[in-house]
Amino acid sequence: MSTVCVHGLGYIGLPTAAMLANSGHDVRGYDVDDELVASLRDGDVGLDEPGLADFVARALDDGSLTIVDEVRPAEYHLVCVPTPFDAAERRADLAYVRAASRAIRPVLREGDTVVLESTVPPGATRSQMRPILEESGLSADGDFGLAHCPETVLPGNIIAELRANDRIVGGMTDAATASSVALYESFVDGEIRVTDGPTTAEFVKLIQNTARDVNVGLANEIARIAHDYGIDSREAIEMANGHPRVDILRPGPGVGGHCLPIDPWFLGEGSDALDLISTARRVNDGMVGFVVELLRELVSELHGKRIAVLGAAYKGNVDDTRMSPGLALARELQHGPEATAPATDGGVSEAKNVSRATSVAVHDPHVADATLDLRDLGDATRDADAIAVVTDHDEFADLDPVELAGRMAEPNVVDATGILELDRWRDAGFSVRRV
Ligand SMILES: NC(=O)c1ccc[n+]([C@@H]2O[C@H](COP(=O)([O-])OP(=O)(O)OC[C@H]3O[C@@H](n4cnc5c(N)ncnc54)[C@H](O)[C@@H]3O)[C@@H](O)[C@H]2O)c1
Ligand SMILES: CC(=O)N[C@@H]1[C@@H](OP(=O)(O)OP(=O)(O)OC[C@H]2O[C@@H](n3ccc(=O)[nH]c3=O)[C@H](O)[C@@H]2O)O[C@H](CO)[C@@H](O)[C@@H]1O
Repeated sequence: MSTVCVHGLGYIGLPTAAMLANSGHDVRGYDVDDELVASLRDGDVGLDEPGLADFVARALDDGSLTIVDEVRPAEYHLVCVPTPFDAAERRADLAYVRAASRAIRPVLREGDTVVLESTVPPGATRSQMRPILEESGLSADGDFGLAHCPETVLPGNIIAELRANDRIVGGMTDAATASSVALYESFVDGEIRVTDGPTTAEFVKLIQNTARDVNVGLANEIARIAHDYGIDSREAIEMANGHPRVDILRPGPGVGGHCLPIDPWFLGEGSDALDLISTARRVNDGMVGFVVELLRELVSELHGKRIAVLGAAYKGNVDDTRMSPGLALARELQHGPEATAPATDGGVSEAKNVSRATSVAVHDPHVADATLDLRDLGDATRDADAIAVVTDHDEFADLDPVELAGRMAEPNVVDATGILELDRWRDAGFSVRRV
């Protein structure tokens, strides 16, 4: 059993803290967000992640997880703070990582281990954390351990993947690697793989997400080519995937979330060799424009029309709206293509006072964010000229097209996710398009 201080209690830090606590460790969870701290103390987890609320409640109830107001000394410090993309500078914003390092510095003791879990450009653990931590007078060459162990869990399946996924651990020294491995061994069923240092571990994480982004980009480009031939891309992809060495992913409205759209750019911070990777980024960001094209095919002129966008979360059955294709679509419909690039969140409510060519209402049953001006389903679809389904939430598969047709001005639907049974929608009188 070890003492562990987890820095940052968001999508990654909170489940990790609860996992460590439920695995026998004495865990302190620290976050700079006072509101979050207060709601966690009230037992409100606030995240729409299956099983998380009970998992956290168990750890808080038995006292193995304590939410603390200040960073406490601990044998392990796990840093799970945000690492957003600074779109203006086109670089990772590592200010949160540096702030967490400054907070650890005064409590750091000989023999402690600091592990960065946040996703960072190659070299960041060494260049950003080390110098700040060493201002303590201790050295990362032996006095304390410093390592990178990237998080790889899939939102929607975080608790299972925390246990099941392989982990990559890269320490500044063999001792740092060994002490980090000892901590992860206490709850990880997957393999723990050791690299020659933190930079390789950082690189491995980034190429995992880049590979997925590029592969989604291929599926998206295939969808656009198929459309030009009048072919249903999803049927074609399913056929193609019958081959033993072909595994094309699903096309969609673009790639969202806090990871896939930004990690390829982190990979390019220290290299000029990105080519296919940046093209795939452009293809994926361009899918919102393709959804607009499909809407235009249905309603001919978007000017003066009312569009219901179903889905503000970046993917199905989660509540995270970071880099969401649905919000990008709403912005593009209201403000034109320049509003979507680069994909930064801002919501649709900011557009309220702008005179709009197209009226847009966004609905999402998983998202409760007062800044986004979200509507309930009835409100969003009333008198609408078209629906665009851009998130594959389970609820959307069960939509009743007959009821919707009765409420809308015109029964038109674009399914950008492949979640709708289109025959049911056609039978209800809808004109349909699908990505
Ligand atoms: N969300 C994912 O699916 C996922 C998966 C793998 C890796 N990651 C990476 O993990 C990191 C965290 O992502 P997230 O989704 O959990 O972010 P998040 O925004 O949900 O949570 C981060 C938390 O850190 C807190 N914080 C900010 N500065 C702090 C500081 N100095 N000290 C303590 N707390 C601080 C914030 O208040 C917030 O609650 C990022 O680098 C991300 O790329 C995320
Ligand atoms: C390598 C990998 O698997 N990494 C995962 C990823 O998690 P994620 O939730 O961001 O990943 P996805 O589920 O792939 O979704 C991303 C976007 O791509 C769209 N998409 C997806 C598949 C498809 O066939 N067609 C699509 O269009 C989807 O709708 C959504 O917008 O990054 C996390 C943080 O680093 C990792 O921890 C986690 O392991």
